[in-house]
Amino acid sequence: APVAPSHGQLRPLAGLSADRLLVADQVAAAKWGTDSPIDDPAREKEVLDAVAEQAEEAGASPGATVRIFRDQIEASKVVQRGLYRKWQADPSSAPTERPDLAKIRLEINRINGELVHAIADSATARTAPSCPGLLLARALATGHEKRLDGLHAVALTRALPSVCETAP
Ligand SMILES: C=C(O[C@@H]1C=C(C(=O)O)C=C[C@H]1O)C(=O)O
Repeated sequence: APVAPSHGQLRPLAGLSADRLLVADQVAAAKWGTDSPIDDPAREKEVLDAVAEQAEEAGASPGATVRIFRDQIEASKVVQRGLYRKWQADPSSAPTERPDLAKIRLEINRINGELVHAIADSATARTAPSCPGLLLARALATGHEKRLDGLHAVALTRALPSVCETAP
């Protein structure tokens, strides 16, 4: 039977997007005080190429998947820049340990793979006329469930604008 669009269908997508933003804290801590820039176009290309290929394998639209991931990447940088501002303003709040960026990227790769499947599995909700309302409800619920602070909640709104394929 056809699946009716519901905001529950967007739950994995929104939840994984939030998880990806929480990992951005570790990315920022890994780069803080090093020469590694917040913006890393080579790594972004690697991510976008990988998810386009994974989308094809999963029978999902590579175009839609890449659009969503461009926003996921921008949102990660919103978190990183926000944390840098906070750490610059109050150096005592800055991280004192530096995690290994290569290891964190493995965790991001894992989330990316799950996100590709969450995108593929949510096509009904994402193409429904009701998608914008469903997405707003889901984003708010995810913000509460994941206990996002203001910075991460704002970043979540930056991560999700390409989710709905409905004409605005
Ligand atoms: C998360 C990182 O920071 C930025 C965001 C990226 C992402 O969200 O995948 C990729 C490269 C960087 O521009 C990173 O460097 O790994």
